[in-house]
Amino acid sequence: MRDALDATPYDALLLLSFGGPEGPDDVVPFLENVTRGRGIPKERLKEVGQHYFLFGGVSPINDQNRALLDALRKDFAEHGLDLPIYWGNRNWAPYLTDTLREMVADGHRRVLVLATSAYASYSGCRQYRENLAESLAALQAEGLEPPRIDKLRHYFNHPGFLEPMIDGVIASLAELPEDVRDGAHIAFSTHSIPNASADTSGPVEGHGEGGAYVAQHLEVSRLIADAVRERTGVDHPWQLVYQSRSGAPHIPWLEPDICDHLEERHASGVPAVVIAPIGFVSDHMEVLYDLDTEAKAKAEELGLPMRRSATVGDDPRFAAAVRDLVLERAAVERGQEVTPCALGALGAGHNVCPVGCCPARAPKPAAAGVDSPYA
Ligand SMILES: CC1=C(CCC(=O)O)c2cc3nc(cc4[nH]c(cc5[nH]c(cc1n2)c(C)c5CCC(=O)O)c(CCC(=O)O)c4C)C(CCC(=O)O)=C3C
Ligand SMILES: [Fe+2]
Repeated sequence: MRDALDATPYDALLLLSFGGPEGPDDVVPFLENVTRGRGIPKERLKEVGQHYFLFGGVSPINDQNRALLDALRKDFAEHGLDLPIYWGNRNWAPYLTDTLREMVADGHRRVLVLATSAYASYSGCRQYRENLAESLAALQAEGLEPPRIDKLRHYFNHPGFLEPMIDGVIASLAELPEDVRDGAHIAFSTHSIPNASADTSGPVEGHGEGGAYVAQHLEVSRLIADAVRERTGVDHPWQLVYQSRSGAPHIPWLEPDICDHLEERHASGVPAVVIAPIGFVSDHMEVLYDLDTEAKAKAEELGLPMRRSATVGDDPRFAAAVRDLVLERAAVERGQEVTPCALGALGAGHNVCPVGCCPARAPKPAAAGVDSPYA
């Protein structure tokens, strides 16, 4: 029998994700959740929802999280980590507050959170911490004792997050026609966000052009491109590019957009492109629509051979990385010396978001940080 792995003081893991609609009737209510407080008229939401209606109103994200849950539970059981795993979303069922209420009823007092976003940004980090604080306040208002919540560090440079994407890029290169393969360009793609949000992403000392958000994505791009060169012997040119921008057109968001980038690369004579969606944990709507539909159509219009590489999804190496991150954080909480697992030059990020990390436009309480109103 394997030695039992020790996650003390934690008694449960919570997978926290964005959530997505699971049928046509869900789309507008889901979008109302996502854009709450931004006063977007229902007609505009129906327009934004067109991407979802193209896929029958179903986002793949919830099923991808169900598959990730299965992979995590399988890995934990096979390695003797007896830690129950729950799942809650920001914008659709199972909602975070309902899941936390269930965790309290099951007697859990110390909860560790895995967000399905590997990087520092307001949308991918602090907004999840604000969701946690809102839910804890709701439980308190019901007379329940909220559990103590910590959040796992940004895992963009964990080998278990990188290895599946390195294999994915190599597999996509191999799918390209042989005569254009070695000259192929790699476009590392992530979610565009407002420049102002990027510049203030991560801890204050890293604020400045692009902030931690751009620095972390450049590091991931470099680590993948270097590994592809070492394993294939071919040095592919690459660039970090952005997708899925929204909001008012006059507000500057990170560029270049992936479709503009394909045009520009084609005009400069690049023979083929692999698009690597490093900004996302799974192939959800912003991959299926923005890349596999829009960017694919642009590449076909240009006559540019293009393949899109896989996200990590429920890869066993990512599940093993989560186990490693949980045990690492638990050991830190027990006061033990740990050597965090992280590749590249940036090193392992903070365990507790410092004051001023990924600040919101309008400050709101946020859990799992130095400035958390909860213990
Ligand atoms: C950084 C980032 C991530 C990655 C981190 C993470 O994974 O959390 C992410 C993920 C996602 N974004 C998603 C969908 C949407 N994002 C929107 C709007 C926005 N996202 C933003 C940023 C991000 N978003 C921003 C700055 C906005 C505009 C302002 C705002 O509203 O804060 C809108 C509203 C319509 C619109 O404005 O386009 C929708 C529908 C889905 C679900 C996909 C599915 O259903 O499969 C997922 C996983
Ligand atoms: Fe943060």
